[in-house]
Amino acid sequence: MPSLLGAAAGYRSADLDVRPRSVIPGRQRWDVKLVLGRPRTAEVLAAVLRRLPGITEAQASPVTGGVLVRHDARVNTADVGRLLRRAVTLVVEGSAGAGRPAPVPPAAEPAPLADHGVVTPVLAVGGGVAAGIALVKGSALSKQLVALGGVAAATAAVVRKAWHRTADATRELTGTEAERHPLVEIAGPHRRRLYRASALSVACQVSEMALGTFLGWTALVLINGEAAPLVRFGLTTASAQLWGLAGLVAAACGAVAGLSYSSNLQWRRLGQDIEHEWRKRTYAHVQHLELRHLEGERTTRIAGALTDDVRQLGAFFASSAGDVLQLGASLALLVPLFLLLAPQIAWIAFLPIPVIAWLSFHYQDKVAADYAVSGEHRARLHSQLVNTLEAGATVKSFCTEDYEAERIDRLSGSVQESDHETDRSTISHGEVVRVCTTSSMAGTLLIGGRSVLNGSLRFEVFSPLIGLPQMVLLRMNRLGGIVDQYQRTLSAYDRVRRLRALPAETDGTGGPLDVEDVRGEIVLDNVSFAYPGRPPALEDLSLTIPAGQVTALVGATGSGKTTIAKLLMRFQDAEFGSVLLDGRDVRDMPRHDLRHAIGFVAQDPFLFDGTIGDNIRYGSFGASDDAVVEAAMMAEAHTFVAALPDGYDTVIGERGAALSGGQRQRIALARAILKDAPVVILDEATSAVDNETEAAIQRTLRVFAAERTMVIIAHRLSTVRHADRIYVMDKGGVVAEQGTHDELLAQHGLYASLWQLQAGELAA
Ligand SMILES: Nc1ncnc2c1ncn2[C@@H]1O[C@H](COP(=O)(O)OP(=O)(O)OP(=O)(O)O)[C@@H](O)[C@H]1O
Repeated sequence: MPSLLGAAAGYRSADLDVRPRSVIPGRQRWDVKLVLGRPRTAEVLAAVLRRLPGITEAQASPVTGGVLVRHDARVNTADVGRLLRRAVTLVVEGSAGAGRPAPVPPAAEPAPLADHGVVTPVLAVGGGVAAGIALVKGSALSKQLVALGGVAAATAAVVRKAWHRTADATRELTGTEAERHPLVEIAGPHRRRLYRASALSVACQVSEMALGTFLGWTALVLINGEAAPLVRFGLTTASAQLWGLAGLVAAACGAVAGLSYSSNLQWRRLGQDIEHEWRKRTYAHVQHLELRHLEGERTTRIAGALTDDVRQLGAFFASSAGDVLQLGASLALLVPLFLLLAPQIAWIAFLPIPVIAWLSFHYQDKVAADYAVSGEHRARLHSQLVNTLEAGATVKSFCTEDYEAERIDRLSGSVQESDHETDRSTISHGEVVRVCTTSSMAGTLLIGGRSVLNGSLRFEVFSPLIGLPQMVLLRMNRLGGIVDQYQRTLSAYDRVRRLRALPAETDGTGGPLDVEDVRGEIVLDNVSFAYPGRPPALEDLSLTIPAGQVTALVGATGSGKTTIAKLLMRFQDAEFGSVLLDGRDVRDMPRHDLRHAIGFVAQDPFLFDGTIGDNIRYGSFGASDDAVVEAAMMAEAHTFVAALPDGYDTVIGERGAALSGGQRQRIALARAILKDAPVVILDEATSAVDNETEAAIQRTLRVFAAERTMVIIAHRLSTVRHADRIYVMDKGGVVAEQGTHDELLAQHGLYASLWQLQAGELAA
């Protein structure tokens, strides 16, 4: 009953009220009473929303009570409202329960049969009957055995539930039907190394326990004068036994050291393999994402997933998985050993285990939302840091250094606060575990000691057993850290999976396109297109760009000129109508073939951190030095490159920071020329170069354009006056006028007035 639970946490049923404020494809704004005036709840709701499948971004404002949700195309617009209501209910329920929202929405459908089907009740009833008989009729020993059975069953139930819940949560979060647990998914193809590392860890644990037993026997020899088990091996005197034990201890120490070294090495290699594999595959996926998704995600968020998150996936295996296995192995060995040798103290020795498992399980619930929130804060901080550093000149020119420092201070403070919350939970969990393990040690000593005193347990049996459970329980002290790592890993896995769930570009079903055969005729046939949540950029647009000619697109800013280029290169797809290259719909072509056929210089060309030569050769890696120089000459870049001390080997820094805007454009132009594609699109490719240089570039480009289709997008009309055809675009993505320069001047329309304006400016 959400409302009752909500009331318990200070929420009223009116707080569950959500109303849509604005709904447009891909983005919705809602009024959510719950978050009004509650910053923490707003953060948590946003974090919970972000973890839901299909939601790409969520922001909640405690000041206005508004919630902004962005979602990808897989989610139906109407479903977003349902997801939001569900998230609000979860937050209310979670707050009433653990003080924070349950990080993971509980499955709406009944759990699978394996969980709550026939097996569990049968076991429970059977076990209950057997326990009842044993408790009523049994001896003191059978009572203790029942207690131990209870401890084991409770541990198994808690661990099983935690495991299944995590798997269900992942299924729900990623929207996949994967049956496997996230850890199994993460280990992926490295399972052989995982098995090897696991075998070594188990062997190491066995050696450690053997060492503990030998030390117990040594104490026995010193106190009792002999250790009975050694007599069976022919060591009858105390001195012989001590020598024998010295040898055994040395061998066990050697084995522990060797096995520990090899298992650690294997775990670390496994961690590195996992990190490398996930980074490689995720990055490959990101490279093939549709551009709209790539642009929709913050680059720093993607970079964070590819660095920190994939590192965390490997780190869990490198640092914690071995501990978990050793813990499991020691329990698997110790429980039967105790049952066999000292069943009367077994239950107290192992009593903390289900308690600790239960605590860890609840801790995991408690901190999951904290991790989501703190991850989000970190991502924002990182994004802001990168942005501000990149905007160095803008910040300085506006003297906003202090403003930026304050912004970072605020964001960093939020990170600090959310980490503080998580740390408090982590530390308190660790301490509770320590109290449990220490009390159990005291209990084992007390009850075991009493059994020895009253003669029901022989000292020589008890002596080696004293240290062994402590070995396990001390390891359990690390459980807090392990669960912490586990939770971080699940959070990281969630982010990486979400990135990998974004759809990759799909290829057309038609046959390949031979670049050699491309003539280059481009036709836009009644094309309409709008960016998500925006008014149409192109509306019912039809135009023809003839093969082998120079066509110019000019006109108002924001009139859709670049969008035409994006549709042709399939960075975006038209919603209505079609874009044809040589009569074939570009959506039918393999994207690589299509893009090989087009040389493109973007409005804001990107130069990589490297040498000028490398940047010109980018994409045409096999080009000779002579070809690079020739392309640079055509782009009027050779003269300034040759004048640099290192010429083509000059390193130009990130984004070509060590070059002027006009120089950067000429390098990008040379790159497109070197590609030698049958269609070339220049989007404001020479806007930053001076008129004289531009005129020189145009002269050489006329030779280059002789046998190819060239599309020039420009604001400076002098750039396009020699074009064979000029399309003048107007607001709303429509063609206002078309013709040659002279024809357009004769029309005395938009183009003519623009020309007069620019000619006047030049003359002025
Ligand atoms: N990635 C995007 N997301 C949302 N809207 C966009 C995006 N890119 C462009 N737009 C919008 O689409 C419209 C057309 O943009 P486009 O870049 O095609 O115009 P343009 O004619 O090339 O403009 P300019 O001459 O200023 O370069 C503009 O209103 C712009 O705001």
